Amino acid sequence: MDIVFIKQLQVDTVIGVYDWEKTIQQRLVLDLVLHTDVRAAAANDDIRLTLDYAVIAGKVTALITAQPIELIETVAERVAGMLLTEFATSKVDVTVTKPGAVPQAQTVGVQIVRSRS
Ligand SMILES: Nc1nc2c(c(=O)[nH]1)N=C([C@H](O)[C@@H](O)CO)CN2
Repeated sequence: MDIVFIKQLQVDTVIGVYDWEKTIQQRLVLDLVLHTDVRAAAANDDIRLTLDYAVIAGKVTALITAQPIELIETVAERVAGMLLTEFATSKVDVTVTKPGAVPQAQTVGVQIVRSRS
């Protein structure tokens, strides 16, 4: 299976468990892997036959920033669900990192893999 991917998508949003986090914006960084078949798009050189990463980036950003969320796990599940529902992909890998969360660490995050049922 082929892959369309988006690396290091930066999204500033209200995210966090604690009260002090609910009044500020913090950065999330996402890596997205969408399993798909790009052969028809390549053979016809036609964007309509593949997954448009620009469209996907915009929809993911809109979904995450639509309302405050507490857990990055929730972000990952919502993004995976939306991608599987709205785009022609049978399997997605979603990594959500929150680089500012633990100052002693380069970054922290969660990674999930979900398939269309
Ligand atoms: N597994 C998780 N652990 C933690 C989360 C999270 O979303 N998933 N969130 C927090 C706080 O919001 C933290 O980022 C504040 O610095 C703590 N642990």
